[in-house]
Amino acid sequence: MIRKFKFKHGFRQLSHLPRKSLHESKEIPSPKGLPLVGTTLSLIAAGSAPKLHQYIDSRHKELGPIFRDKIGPVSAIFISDPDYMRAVFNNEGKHPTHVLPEPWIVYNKIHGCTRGLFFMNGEEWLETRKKMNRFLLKGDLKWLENAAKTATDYLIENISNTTYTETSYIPNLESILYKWSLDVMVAILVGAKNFDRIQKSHHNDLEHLAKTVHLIFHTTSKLQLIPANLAHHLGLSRWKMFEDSVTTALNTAKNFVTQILHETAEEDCLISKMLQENLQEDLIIRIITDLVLAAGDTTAYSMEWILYLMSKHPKIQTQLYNDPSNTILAKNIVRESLRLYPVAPFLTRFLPEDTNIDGYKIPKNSLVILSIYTSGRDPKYFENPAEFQPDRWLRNHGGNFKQMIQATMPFAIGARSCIGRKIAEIQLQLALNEIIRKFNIISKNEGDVEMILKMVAVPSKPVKLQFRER
Ligand code: HEM
Repeated sequence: MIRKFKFKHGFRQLSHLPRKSLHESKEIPSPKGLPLVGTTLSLIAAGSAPKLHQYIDSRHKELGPIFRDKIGPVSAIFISDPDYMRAVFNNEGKHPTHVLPEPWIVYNKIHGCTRGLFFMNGEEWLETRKKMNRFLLKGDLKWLENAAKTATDYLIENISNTTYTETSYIPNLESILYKWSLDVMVAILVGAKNFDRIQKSHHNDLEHLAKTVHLIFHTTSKLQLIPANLAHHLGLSRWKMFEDSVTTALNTAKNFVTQILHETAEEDCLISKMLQENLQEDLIIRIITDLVLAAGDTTAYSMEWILYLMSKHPKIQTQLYNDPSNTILAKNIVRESLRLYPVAPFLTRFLPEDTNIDGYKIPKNSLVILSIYTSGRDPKYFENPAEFQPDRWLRNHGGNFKQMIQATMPFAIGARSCIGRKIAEIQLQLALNEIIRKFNIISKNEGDVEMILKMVAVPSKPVKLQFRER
């Protein structure tokens, strides 16, 4: 079967080619590496796993928008051309599959854990996903906005509680943002009207849950440099710490969700919607527990990057403060932050069939990694790509808007893209507006803060901010 796929310079062939034509495909470039370890040593020289995005970026600059690399035991095809990336999503099949973090696979296996959407596959995933799409991505989402607003009021209160000297900064920004991201999820689960009550009656559970979700992030990132299976078999303390943190977080989340499951009837909230759909209780608990975990790092760190960028751009703060009804500006600030600092800088797919992308043969089941850190900073699509310029996203600004969108995709696209996208966009824009309305954000970092990878894209050192009440 041969498919036509529209590329920016007209139609190029994208196909599941018959054997003969696959022979004629272009060779995918590859860096020179050693037989067993591939190019692992080059990655180590470039700064190891925390700098993987920069290492891959430099490979793209050397080898082009598609290359094959073997890093340790992992062999993958890396892609940074937006059209090629779209072609990958168009060929991901009915049940797209992605890479699951190894520590989680090992944990789920040892503990016989069945998990939520991110870990599901096949028909079970598709059926569940269709239902969740209806709740979280389609129709009138005003209820999500109301929930996010109620929870964000607590964030503002938390931020207000710090007083500063000339040189001091908010000491626990990351924890405050984790708590906020959990609060938003809880408000979505139980509804804006119920949130205050649940927040008070389950105060300790929620504080504990926010801390354990945050802890998982640290214990997972400690397993970044050693295969989790090996760490488990050797009984390393870093495995034990990871295992304990996950067990505590899963149990705390499950207990909490089980308790609130029937406290919220008749409300416009996620739990009621799921119960009305006759989803089994244990499935509801599985899905919600994983939503809470997935929301933690992603929105907390995205918000941290937004606040950092705002602190470095006081003029943009003033622009937003002077025109609070300018929803386009808030949207573009969030978009531009996610372009520069995508919390998930690599997207992954295993393609179910042999696929031909612009003459390159991608064999069935090979791991394809989309380098959105590189595409989002490609000068072909973004003038002065390292600069933070929210206005570049204005339709009349002169950029090729469609290509810019395709080069960014922080939430991925297609059937398996982020189910929390709307939630994230709503809460990030809302919190940005509310914070700027109330505070001046002042940077206390000397020099720039770099992005490093610790499972997700995080700041290389603490982001030091003062929030001065206006
Ligand atoms: C700025 C914030 C966020 C970013 C950048 C982000 C990014 C992503 C990306 C790139 C994927 C796709 C993974 C793939 O294609 O294989 C994904 C999947 C997912 N995200 Fe998010 N996410 C964010 C916030 C959230 C939130 C708030 C939630 C929960 C409400 C959430 C829940 C999920 C889940 C459950 C999946 C798996 C979906 C599936 O496999 O069907 N995410 N996210």
